[in-house]
Amino acid sequence: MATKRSVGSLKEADLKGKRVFVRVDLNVPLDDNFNITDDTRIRAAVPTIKYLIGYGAKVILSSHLGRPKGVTPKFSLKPLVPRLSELLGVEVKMANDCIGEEVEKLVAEIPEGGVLLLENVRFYKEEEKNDPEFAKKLASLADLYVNDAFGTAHRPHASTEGVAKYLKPSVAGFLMQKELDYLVGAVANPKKPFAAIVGGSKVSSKIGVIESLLEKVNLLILGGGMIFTFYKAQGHAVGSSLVEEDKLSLATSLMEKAKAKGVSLLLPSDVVIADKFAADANSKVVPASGIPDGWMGLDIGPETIKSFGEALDTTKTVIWNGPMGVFEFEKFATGTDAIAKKLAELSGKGVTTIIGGGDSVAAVEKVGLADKMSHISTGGGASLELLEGKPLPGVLALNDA
Ligand SMILES: Nc1ncnc2c1ncn2[C@@H]1O[C@H](COP(=O)(O)OP(=O)(O)O)[C@@H](O)[C@H]1O
Ligand SMILES: O=C(OP(=O)(O)O)[C@H](O)COP(=O)(O)O
Repeated sequence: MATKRSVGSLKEADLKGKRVFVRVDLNVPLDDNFNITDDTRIRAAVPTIKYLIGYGAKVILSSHLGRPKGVTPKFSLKPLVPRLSELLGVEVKMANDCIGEEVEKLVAEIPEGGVLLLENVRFYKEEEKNDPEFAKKLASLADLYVNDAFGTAHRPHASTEGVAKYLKPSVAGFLMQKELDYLVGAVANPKKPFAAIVGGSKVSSKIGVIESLLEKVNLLILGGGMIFTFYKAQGHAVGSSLVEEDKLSLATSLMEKAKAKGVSLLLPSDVVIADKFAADANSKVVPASGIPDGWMGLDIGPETIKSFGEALDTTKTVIWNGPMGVFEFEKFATGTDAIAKKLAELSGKGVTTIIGGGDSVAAVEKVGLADKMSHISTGGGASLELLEGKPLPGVLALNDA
């Protein structure tokens, strides 16, 4: 594994009265009324924050939410404050920004054991550009840096990577360390047959991962929004389904590579299509090769659920990232629910089952099966990149132990 497993530890840092910049991944799903639909990532961030509070640190929390382009109120972190306060047992203060004079004033007012949540760091385009000046501004707020945002560790951004250059020590939080300990161990020497299930909607960032996965897995199952780029590459009509036009030739070469390597690459044979992207859309099941104009694929079909289940029955390790369909709409949750149930069943038979990603974990939580899985990871893309053997920039930037 190229990524570091052991990084400077939080326990070694001298904390009392210190301002600690803690990057967490609080990118949780919210419904239209800004209710948190799955708080896994908030709960996962709690042990590190509580530890810092307990040692009298002044905690500055930083996170992104979604993928805003500039300041976008619907991506504010404000709706998270009540749940965060409740879980931490302290009243979390919220800043309206993540840098600047107002924030500096609020930081100066944090008491020992107090917590200030900064506003969405992606409201600044400099965050994703890893702009050094922006990273310096973030760093100037604190004395030391803790990165506990495993879910964002594959992004070389200012708050996940750049800031570590200007704050020493910079160490991993407990969640980061726990994820690395489990995932590096589980995927370095997986019990075989080893399967990966990849779905969801982040096609462009995950389709590239597939190439490396073909080197590692015996079985690769594709679902979710990922599949239509492959269908289109095969010459099928995909209606108005999610497609990445510039990835068509990559999809073709991935299918050829799977064949050449003897990796079984499974695409759904049938899909549930909808006449609009809505919970109350009209829907029907069609063969994957027959999506009519004006319709979009929003779930895998019943024949596919059966064949995917049979293929998974042969495995010893399964890693799953990305829902099989738009599970937020009950009508299109069947495929995702079925895969969750299948993995829970396999866990019971001794198969190692790893679920990664904000929405994938939310989907498994929704059907009450999270505690049946071997490992619930707060990172989807991050766990896949770790599996590829890629170094995670957010981990590499930290001080050595
Ligand atoms: N066929 C599809 N078309 C459009 N979106 C889809 C489709 N299938 C799944 N999705 C969406 O993918 C999203 C999750 O994708 P992603 O962020 O990649 O997963 P994760 O957060 O688990 O890493 C969900 O919001 C789900 O509605
Ligand atoms: O939700 C996340 O990743 P995931 O969907 O791969 O689990 C992380 O918060 C990273 O978000 P990003 O993919 O917008 O950089």
